[in-house]
Amino acid sequence: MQLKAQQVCFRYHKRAPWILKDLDFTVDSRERVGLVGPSGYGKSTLSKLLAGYADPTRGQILLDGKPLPKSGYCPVQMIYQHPEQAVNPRWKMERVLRECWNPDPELLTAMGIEKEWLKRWPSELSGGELQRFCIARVLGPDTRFLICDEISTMLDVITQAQIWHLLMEYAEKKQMGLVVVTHNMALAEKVCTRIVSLPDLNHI
Ligand SMILES: Nc1ncnc2c1ncn2[C@@H]1O[C@H](COP(=O)(O)OP(=O)(O)OP(=O)(O)O)[C@@H](O)[C@H]1O
Repeated sequence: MQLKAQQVCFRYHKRAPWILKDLDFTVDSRERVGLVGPSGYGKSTLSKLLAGYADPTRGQILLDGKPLPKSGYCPVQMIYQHPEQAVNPRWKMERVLRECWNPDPELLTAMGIEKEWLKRWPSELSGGELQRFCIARVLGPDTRFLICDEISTMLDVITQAQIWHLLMEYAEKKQMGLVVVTHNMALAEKVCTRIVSLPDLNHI
C-alpha cells in the first residue's frame, strides 16, 4: 500500500502564509519514514493532512490512489505528542483502549500497560502511561499507516526504547507504514528506513 501527498499546498486561512507548497511525499507500507525539520516548518500540519484530520488547500492525499475514506475507520491513524488531548476524559481507560479493536493481553504486557490501569480515568494516569494506551488502541488490523507526531517526547529513555522496539517489530510484521515526526535525529536514524526534511518556504 502507498500513502501519498500529491502536490499538496496548505495554509490555515486565506490570508495566512503557505505552510506547505507543492509538496510531494510518499510512504510505502514497508517503510518507516522520519519527518524532520526545524520548528514551524509544517511537520505536524503534514501529519494532520496525511491522517485526514484536515484537507489540503490544493493537491490531494491518496491511499493507493484513492482519497481517504470520509466515514468508517480510517486506515491512516495518528498518535499525538499530548495523549491527554487525544482521549475522552469521560471514558475509563478500558473503554478508551477498546474504542477501535480489542488488543490482546500480550500486547498490553509488551506495552507495559498494567491491568489495574484499565479501571482508571485518564486524569489518573501519567502522560507516559496514557501514551501507551493511545499507541495500543491504534495497532489494530485495519490500521495500514501510523503517523507518529513526537510520540515519545514525554517518556523516559528506557520506555522510549521499549516502545519504539515494539512499534518497529509490529510495523514490520503487519506491514504497517510509519511516519515518524521528531526533532531527535538519533531516534530517526535508529527507527527509520528513510528520512525526509521539509523545505523552508521562507527561502524559496
Ligand atoms: N491551527 C493553526 N492555525 C494557524 N496557524 C497554525 C495552526 N497550527 C499551526 N500553525 C502554524 O503553522 C506553522 C507550522 O506548524 P506545525 O505545527 O505544522 O510545525 P512543526 O514543524 O510541526 O513545528 P514543531 O516542530 O514546533 O512541532 C507554524 O508557523 C504554526 O504557527
